[in-house]
Amino acid sequence: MTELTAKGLSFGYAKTPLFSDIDFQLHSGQIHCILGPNGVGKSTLLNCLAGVYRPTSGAVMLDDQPLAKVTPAARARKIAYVPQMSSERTPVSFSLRDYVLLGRAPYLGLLAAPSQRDIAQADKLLQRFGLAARAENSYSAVSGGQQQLASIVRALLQEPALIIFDEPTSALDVANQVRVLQLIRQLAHDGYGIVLTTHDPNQALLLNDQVSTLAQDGQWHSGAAANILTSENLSQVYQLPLQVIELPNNHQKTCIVDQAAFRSLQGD
Ligand SMILES: Nc1ncnc2c1ncn2[C@@H]1O[C@H](COP(=O)(O)OP(=O)(O)OP(=O)(O)O)[C@@H](O)[C@H]1O
Repeated sequence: MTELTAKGLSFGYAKTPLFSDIDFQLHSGQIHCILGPNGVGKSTLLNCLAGVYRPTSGAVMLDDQPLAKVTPAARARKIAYVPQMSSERTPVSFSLRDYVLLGRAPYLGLLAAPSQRDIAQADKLLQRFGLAARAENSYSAVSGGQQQLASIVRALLQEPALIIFDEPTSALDVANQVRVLQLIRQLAHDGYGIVLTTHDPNQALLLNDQVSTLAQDGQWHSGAAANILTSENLSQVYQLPLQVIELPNNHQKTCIVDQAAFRSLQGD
């Protein structure tokens, strides 16, 4: 069992704090979704949880060790971080296969090359994500969605205990979004701990595990999906009339924009 915890976490790029006094918990087998409006600090928080940024105050612990004291290589064997996709195309000369094999770096010596087993595992995962035909293509020459799937393959090849995903479905069509959500469910079932940010409350409703919301006023609410994904809390977080309703046929919950309120927002 691996555990990532944060207590009293605060961070600010300048003097004004972006968020303050956040408590967070993730353990093996758990899925933790973080929701909140654009620019509220979700990616920044993930960077603190991944050990990329040092919090202004508070501490992040990986099991019983302060994360800041864990070496980058040891950290990479425990935590994989899949950052947000950038819309800019950075030219990369690697093939897609070589790109995903970077996930093996924490296990290789300085000048060592990936083993045949690593390459076979990479090809198996590329196949699983429908990328096998692109394995030899340059990473820069595949679509944004394919790059996003490749970054997930790279994280899996890292064989971590915990995976931090920043908007893992942002560039994906609806079928691939669902595939990634299913994969996240499967990974949690296999024992990985997963934290992800998403802009879609319905993804958090589907995953139905732990949820946190960060609002513009800095309010942080954390708990089981059913307690956090309420009409009241989501409307407050997004400053928009949202309703969480239960579908009559299968009791599945879904989040909708209240239509009457939507019309009144338009001034009809
Ligand atoms: N390196 C940086 N230096 C200064 N300010 C930054 C930096 N990175 C982000 N910010 C600012 O911090 C705030 C939070 O950014 P962050 O990317 O964490 O938000 P977010 O909730 O992930 O947003 P989104 O949902 O739009 O991705 C924003 O106002 C952003 O402009």
